[in-house]
Amino acid sequence: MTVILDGKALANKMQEDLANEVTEWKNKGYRIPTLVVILIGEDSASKVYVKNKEKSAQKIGFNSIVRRLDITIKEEDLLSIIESYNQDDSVDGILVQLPLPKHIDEEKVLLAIDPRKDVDGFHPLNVGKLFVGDPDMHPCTPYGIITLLKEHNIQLAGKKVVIIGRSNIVGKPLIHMMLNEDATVTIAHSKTKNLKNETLTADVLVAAIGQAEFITSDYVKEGAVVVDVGMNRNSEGKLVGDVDYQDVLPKVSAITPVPGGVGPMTITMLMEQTMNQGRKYCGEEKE
Ligand SMILES: NC(=O)C1=CN([C@@H]2O[C@H](COP(=O)(O)OP(=O)(O)OC[C@H]3O[C@@H](n4cnc5c(N)ncnc54)[C@H](OP(=O)(O)O)[C@@H]3O)[C@@H](O)[C@H]2O)C=CC1
Ligand SMILES: Nc1nc(=O)c2c([nH]1)NC[C@@H]1CN(c3ccc(C(=O)N[C@@H](CCC(=O)O)C(=O)O)cc3)C=[N+]21
Repeated sequence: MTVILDGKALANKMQEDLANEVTEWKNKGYRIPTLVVILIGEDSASKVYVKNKEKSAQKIGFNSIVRRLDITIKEEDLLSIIESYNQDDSVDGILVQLPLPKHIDEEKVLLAIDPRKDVDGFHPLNVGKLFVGDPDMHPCTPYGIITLLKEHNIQLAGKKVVIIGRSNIVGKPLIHMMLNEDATVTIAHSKTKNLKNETLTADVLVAAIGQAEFITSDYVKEGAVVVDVGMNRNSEGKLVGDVDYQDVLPKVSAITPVPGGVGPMTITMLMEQTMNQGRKYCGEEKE
């Protein structure tokens, strides 16, 4: 029987635990963690993600600040806004929603965020720490994937993991997290020759491609675990993943649905990492 890796259920459970911890802090008179999300422009997909993040932050009881900036904002003005949040001791986490408008240099922006407040795990220092196997902040989507697989006792040590997609926010950091779990990792992308040859060897197949229902059952080994990171709209405007869920379902041992799989876990890991910062700093004024 196929196991549905229900990210929504685990996300709800983890967020409830966080909410209880925040309630305890409130009772103790501690400062409450604050997450700042910076959203530039009017991209509708980005707005949906930001809205979901805000909803979760409010449910948990965090202070949630969404700073909406005009798409024409100058790079230097964005950098100085980030710096003001770096300096603000009441701010625990800062996230700048990606992608950025073309006139803004992403690398400069990610470098500007105080690495201790980089709850998205994208600052080069945090990327480097993950690379050498000593992670501090994790990129949330791959972290959510690993957390969901562990919750379901899916073994990674010694397993063959194939990741399709080499973005800085999903595919590349996931290589290192899978290596840290002792998996054998292959990463495929648009220049990979004969993609099926690779995917058919996967015990765990991760699709982070950005193409609606691209992965059909002929890409998948019998009994594999399939993780679908994709967030696409199909021709009817419905949210679908990179995997053709119905086609693949009978063949796999476990699979993440879209929606309700990786997405809610991404948001939960962001909350968890914000809480971690709070665990370091929120109680200190009372001591
Ligand atoms: N659920 C969640 O929390 C999140 C979901 N997403 C979703 O995940 C998907 C991927 O996003 P993201 O990681 O940002 O990736 P990008 O959109 O930045 O890149 C897509 C990757 O897929 C590869 N690719 C594209 N077409 C093919 C193909 N035909 N065969 C093999 N590889 C291909 C590209 O290769 P190349 O490098 O050669 O161009 C690239 O590496 C999107 O649908 C996005 O919306 C993203 C982040 C979080
Ligand atoms: N700095 C930065 N950090 C990110 O983590 C980041 C980003 N930029 N840019 C965009 C991508 C995409 N992403 C998603 C997060 C949650 C859902 C999510 O909540 N999905 C829900 C459903 C959404 C719905 O139905 O509205 C689900 O899959 O069930 C989706 C996508 C984070 N990203």
